[in-house]
Amino acid sequence: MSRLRIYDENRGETALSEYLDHAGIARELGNVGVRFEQWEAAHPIAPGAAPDDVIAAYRDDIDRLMTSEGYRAVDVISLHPDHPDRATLRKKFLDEHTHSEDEVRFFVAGAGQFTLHIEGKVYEVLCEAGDLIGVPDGTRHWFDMSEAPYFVAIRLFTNPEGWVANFTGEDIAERFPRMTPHASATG
Ligand SMILES: CSCCC(=O)/C(O)=C/O
Ligand SMILES: [Fe+2]
Ligand code: NI
Repeated sequence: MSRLRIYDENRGETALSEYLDHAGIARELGNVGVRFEQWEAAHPIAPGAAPDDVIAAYRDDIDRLMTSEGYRAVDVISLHPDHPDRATLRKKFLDEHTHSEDEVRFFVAGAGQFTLHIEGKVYEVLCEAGDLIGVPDGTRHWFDMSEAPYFVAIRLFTNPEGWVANFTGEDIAERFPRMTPHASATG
């Protein structure tokens, strides 16, 4: 189930509010300029599946986004809890950073947690299969896949070079909850 928790930026121990319905999540995120949509994750894909297979399965959705919204590159992160580099891959996204382009991610399996730092608040967004999130360029954020990653996300970029992050050097991410493993990753 997708979930949004909103915190004061100085109080990572207690959420101010929580939303479990897609309409509520989309409304609250929309109020701060973040895109959150439900797409159909119509093609069964197992976390750990080869990126080329994911791209082939979701070719129509990818083409639609690239053509109508001008993205120029696509890649896939597809991880299973047994991945040998899971700790290194997790660490890559755990600290607060920004990008000079919108961060658009379509989750087609499993789950991952984005945390966004906007105007004195912290928005913790648990994204599940079917969720498309669009974080505007320049937004401070971090991402956690838990110690047992179990997800497939399609990433779209306007920069043909793909993923480039600018780390803020702040330690705020350490004061907010990390992701707990998805039920399917441990079961
Ligand atoms: C869910 S895709 C992997 C994370 C990523 O690309 C990013 O920039 C996180 O902030
Ligand atoms: Fe990011
Ligand atoms: Ni769920």
